[in-house]
Amino acid sequence: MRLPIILINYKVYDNSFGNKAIELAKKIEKISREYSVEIILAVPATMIYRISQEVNLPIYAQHVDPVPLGAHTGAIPPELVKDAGAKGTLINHSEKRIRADEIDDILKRIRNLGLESVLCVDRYELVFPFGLLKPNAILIEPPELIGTGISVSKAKPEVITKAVDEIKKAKGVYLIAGAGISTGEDVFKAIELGAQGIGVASAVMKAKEPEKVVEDFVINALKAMGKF
Ligand SMILES: O=C(CO)COP(=O)(O)O
Repeated sequence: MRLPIILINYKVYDNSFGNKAIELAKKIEKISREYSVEIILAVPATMIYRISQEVNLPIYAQHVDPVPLGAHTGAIPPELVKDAGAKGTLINHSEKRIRADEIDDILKRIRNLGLESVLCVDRYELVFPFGLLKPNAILIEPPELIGTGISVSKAKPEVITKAVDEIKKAKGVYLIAGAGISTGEDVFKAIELGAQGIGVASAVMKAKEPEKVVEDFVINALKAMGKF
């Protein structure tokens, strides 16, 4: 992973699949090249193969099922997303929680497959204990702000600063902040508060011109890190 971490969660909007999803990925790839910034796309499982064939960006799954290979109809365990072309996966997103006791095992399995992991948490108290499980990064998102357009940076800056204090104790795990990030200023502030990147969905996926939003976010992330 390279800093700043910009993670765009496609979720399942009407442009998250099919050709629209690929067009969007290509526009984002252009920005990634232009600014030399890595942009992670967490895409629906059904799109991992197609998008990873079309663009040179780290493609993540949005979730993997913590079940072993075998008789589990409909399941998508990590081996399958790797085979489809994923470089990593989100785990435990607030819209797709897994049980706390399953997290350690699934993270080990993801790591053994050579995949990256971004583990989501909803509060700063979980950052240190989950950080000890050594995901590549923790994404902190207060669920009540997700999709609201009211950013964690502005509405709950203390969530970021406390999470930043906690992640330092875990050593070697990046901290990303998300929920409601809507403007370049939100991105700048999140990084200024100590996050090493941002996670975003609706501000990009629901925008008329998503590439403009992504470019603005990238510029502000670079500025906040003194790289622009
Ligand atoms: O859940 C999120 C990213 O994983 C954040 O969603 P929004 O950017 O829509 O608030």
